[in-house]
Amino acid sequence: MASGTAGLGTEIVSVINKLQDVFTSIGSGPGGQAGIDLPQICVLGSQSSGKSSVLENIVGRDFLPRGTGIVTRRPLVLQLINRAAQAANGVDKTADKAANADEWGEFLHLPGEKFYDFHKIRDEIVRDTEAKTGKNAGISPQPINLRIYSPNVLTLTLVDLPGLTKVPVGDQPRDIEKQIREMLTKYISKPACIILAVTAANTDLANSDGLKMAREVDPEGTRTIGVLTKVDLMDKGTDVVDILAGRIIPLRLGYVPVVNRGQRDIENGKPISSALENERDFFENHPSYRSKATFCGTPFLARKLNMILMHHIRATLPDIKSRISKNLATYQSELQTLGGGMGEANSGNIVLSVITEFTSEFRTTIDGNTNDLSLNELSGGARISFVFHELFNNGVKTIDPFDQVKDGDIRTILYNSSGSTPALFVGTAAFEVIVKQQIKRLEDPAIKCCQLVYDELIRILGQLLAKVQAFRRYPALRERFNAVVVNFFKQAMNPTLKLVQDMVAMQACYVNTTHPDFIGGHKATAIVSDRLTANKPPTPANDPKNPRSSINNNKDLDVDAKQEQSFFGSFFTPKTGPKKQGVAAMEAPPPNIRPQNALNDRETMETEVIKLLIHSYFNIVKREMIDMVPKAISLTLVSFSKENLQRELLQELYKPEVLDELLKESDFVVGRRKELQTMVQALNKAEEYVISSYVAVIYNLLLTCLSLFASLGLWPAYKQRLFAPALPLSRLLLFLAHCTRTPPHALPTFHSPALHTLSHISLSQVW
Ligand SMILES: Nc1nc2c(ncn2[C@@H]2O[C@H](COP(=O)(O)OP(=O)(O)OP(=O)(O)O)[C@@H](O)[C@H]2O)c(=O)[nH]1
Repeated sequence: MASGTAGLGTEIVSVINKLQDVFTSIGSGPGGQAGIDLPQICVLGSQSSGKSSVLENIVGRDFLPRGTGIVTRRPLVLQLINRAAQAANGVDKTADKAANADEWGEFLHLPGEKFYDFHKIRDEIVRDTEAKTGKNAGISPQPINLRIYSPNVLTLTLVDLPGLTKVPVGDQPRDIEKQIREMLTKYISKPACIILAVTAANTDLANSDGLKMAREVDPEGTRTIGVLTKVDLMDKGTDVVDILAGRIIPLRLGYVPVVNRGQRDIENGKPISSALENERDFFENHPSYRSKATFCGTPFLARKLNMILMHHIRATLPDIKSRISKNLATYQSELQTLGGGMGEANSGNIVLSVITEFTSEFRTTIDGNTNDLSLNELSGGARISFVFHELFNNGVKTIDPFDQVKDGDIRTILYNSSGSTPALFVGTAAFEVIVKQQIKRLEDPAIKCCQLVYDELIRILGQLLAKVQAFRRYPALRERFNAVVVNFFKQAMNPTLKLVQDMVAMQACYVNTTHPDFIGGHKATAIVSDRLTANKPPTPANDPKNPRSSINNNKDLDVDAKQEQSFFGSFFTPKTGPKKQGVAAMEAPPPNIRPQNALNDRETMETEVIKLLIHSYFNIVKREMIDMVPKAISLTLVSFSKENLQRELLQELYKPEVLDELLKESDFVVGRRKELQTMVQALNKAEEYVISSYVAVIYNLLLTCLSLFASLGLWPAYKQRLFAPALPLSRLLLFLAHCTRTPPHALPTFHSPALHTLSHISLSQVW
């Protein structure tokens, strides 16, 4: 069986077997943590369609559990390895003996244990299935890996999957059908999977569960092979030739009809070897199949599968190699962050370098020349700038003094501030009282601004704790860093708050009416009187053009006295009814004297002037605060942190007595590192296997060419022997390709026409 080409195929398939073992050993099922899907043939079909019988016939031994209900409850990854026996040609195929020195099985979960007795293999499958799934006929996706070494098998990897079932039996879970479907879909939906869809020939092909499911994931039928079992049970006069010719449901890889042992044969202990002979006789003597008997039966199926798998592997190997290299790089870099496998640096140096890295990252984030500039959001220093120039700026600008201070209030303050001597001119005291009150309102946004900047610093801290790799490894160091930095920011907040509060207090404490931008009393009065004049029809009394209006003489005063409202005009409401005369009419003022009426002209004038003064002065203060508060916060919080954080961290963390405690690794890190180490080791090994398979392909090809030349007389046969050095040469070439990380697609792939015809045999030509 191990001819030149089969030998080549063996090499190729065996690399997948090795990869499969490597990946299974690190606990990866299909698409597992190594993330590499390997080419494999998955057996799919409904219950009792004959899947186990097909597999046993391919292996040539009874080794699979039999029984009722779902027998296959976990995927069985079956690696058949063709191993040229010492007496391979003389193997007694008729003797299905328990022990045979050339054939044995090995389970991945029992390393080193060889099972020569195939019944014991069956027992172990049952035992391990029950161990993982219990006895209640539940299923589990965790595969059992079994290797069978034999001179009678072709190197092949097959995955036996639970049969598709419809109705739960016994104490099977109610959703068993769904569970099985999900598990099967996981396997067969991978493009690297070749589907062996088993259908009993004595059932309707259109209703075949296996084929239906295969079509769902492979609608073109490019990676599905049909196997028709129980051809012997078909009614007389009927056959499967139409199916085989692809006239019912066409599959690019075609169908193979087989005949397995019937239930009675199994019960009678009929050896597989004689079942295979029966199968051959059946096809050779059946009127429909005899002319094409070489394309029927288990041995043809096994050869076809071997060729298809080999072809498939060859096509996917470059991709597998690139994925292995990619994943290797990813895991290696993660491992690096967790300290890799090498010896440890001095603990003091580690803490020192983390402090340096952290503080330099902190400075960079604040200063804004970080490398990972985000395109769609502000970060670091830019966010602080946003707080200053958008949030704080707008917060201050929207404070309107007159949303709190109404005209009536100003009037009250005006009266109150002039005390018992009624003011002759507009009262500056009232202006100061009100403007100081309003300035105090700026404290809120200033404090809020400090808090927002503090929040931004905490946010940067969070980002850095996630970014600096060492923190993943040393959670205690991370915690301490967090605590020290948060505390540092909190400490820095005290003088910052004090400073901005003082700034507000400074503004409120001294009103600088000589500020060059301040409107001043005279100008304010002029503006207001202009405004009022413009709004009122001119009367002789307040017509500025009428000289009388600006001259106070006795007459005028008399006239005014007659029309006069009280000085506290709008506070004092004269009682209706006849005016009481003289002293007798005086009563004690009421306990609360509140304004009653609308403002009179004079009050309006004064209120407007005060308002204008407040407006002008408050704007000056607002502008100054908008300018100064960010500077203050920068001084005592942001810049201060940038400059002093490193010193603080060194002081708090770089102490010999705490270093060991800080550098304690978490269980997760220890576990993950172990996991990564195994993964990297496995992927390294996998890469080696792939490389060596390339070497083998090249070497075999060279030898084949030489044999060809020798047979054509173009190359003396003795020189072929001299060609032995070509092996190291080709190995060297591949080693160089490996070292220089030649892209896998640049490595040669070979297409042998012979393999091609065998695997993609044209159905119409045969049938
Ligand atoms: N006559 C005959 N019987 C067959 C053939 N193939 C399978 N059988 C019988 O069909 C029954 C089911 O075969 P299995 O190989 O156990 O089927 P399976 O698909 O593995 O079944 P589950 O693992 O339970 O899903 C057994 O009794 C076999 O003997 C065949 O080609 N001819």
